[in-house]
Amino acid sequence: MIVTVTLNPAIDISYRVNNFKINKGHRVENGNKTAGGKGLNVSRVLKQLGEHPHCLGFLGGSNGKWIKRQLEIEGLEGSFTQIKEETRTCLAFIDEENSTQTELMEKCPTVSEEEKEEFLETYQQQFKKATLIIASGSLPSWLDSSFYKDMSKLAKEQNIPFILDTSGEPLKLGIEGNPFLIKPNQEELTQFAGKELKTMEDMVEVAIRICNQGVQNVLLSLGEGGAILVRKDVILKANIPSIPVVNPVGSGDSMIAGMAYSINNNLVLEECLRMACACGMANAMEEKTGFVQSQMIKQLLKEINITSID
Ligand SMILES: Nc1ncnc2c1ncn2[C@@H]1O[C@H](COP(=O)(O)OP(=O)(O)OP(=O)(O)O)[C@@H](O)[C@H]1O
Ligand SMILES: O=P(O)(O)OC[C@@]1(O)O[C@H](CO)[C@@H](O)[C@@H]1O
Repeated sequence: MIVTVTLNPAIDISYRVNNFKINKGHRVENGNKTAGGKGLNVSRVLKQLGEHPHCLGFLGGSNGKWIKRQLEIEGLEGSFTQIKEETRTCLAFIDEENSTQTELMEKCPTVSEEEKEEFLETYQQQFKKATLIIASGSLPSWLDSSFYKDMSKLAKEQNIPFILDTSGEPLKLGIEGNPFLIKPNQEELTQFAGKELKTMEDMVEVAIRICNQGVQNVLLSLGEGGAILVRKDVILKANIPSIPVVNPVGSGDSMIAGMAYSINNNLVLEECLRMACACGMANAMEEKTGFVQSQMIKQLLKEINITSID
């Protein structure tokens, strides 16, 4: 069973706003509302791929209730830790005409010491059944930046592969927990490196450094530029065709779902990368966040070219 962790879920509302302008009012169609936060997007796509993930995380207030109900409707199971504060809302404005995507992400609710302990207990209860653990997204305030590092170490002690998709300090420290895989995008890798990464060689060099620190796989996602998978023994590059993009929010999460699905089903590395890219792309072609269609994935798999880099 794949376990997903969303420490900071969100109600995601995306609006289509052509010619989005600062300091101007916009009349829009009703927003598209989903139970979001990175780990819940991953879970939704895993379900669409035929997996039955178990979702963990913190939920609170009426937003938390709405998310819980929505997950039930979608047939997703979970063991959430109830918190006193309200789960956040995140807004995305998709401007197709200018190909821009503007996001407003509310800050995290506070989590008390007892709520944190309760979560850690629930987390460790999953170890009996978990074949793979995925932790995605930002951390709620008051949780130590080393929280993912500690979670990764706990999973490693049980020989359960741990996938981490986060940024900033939690990523930096998370790497010290030796996760099985991390998935930075270019911006996150640059932030980690603390310097501009101009070429693919620059990015690969940083990814190799991370592997030497004890991370088994670095999956570097490059949006329309495809992706690079770096391991100690091999570097693979996924070259992808151009696609009609509708809403790319959640493409990174869909990519993680594709990768986790492939690992859980013992696909060879090249196919894991192909599937990861196909899922990211399929999501970008849909209106909904964290949504893929299997027919589209089948088609895209044929169009992705994987090459090895020396
Ligand atoms: N515009 C695009 N065209 C083609 N493929 C895309 C596009 N955007 C995303 N993808 C696919 O999805 C994958 C992940 O996208 P991206 O690198 O944007 O992740 P991300 O920055 O983590 O995304 P997000 O934070 O929105 O979930 C890419 O490697 C690619 O396969
Ligand atoms: O604040 P975080 O946790 O880093 O990211 C949250 C978020 O922007 O990421 C997802 C898209 O990847 C959205 O569902 C959500 O709103």
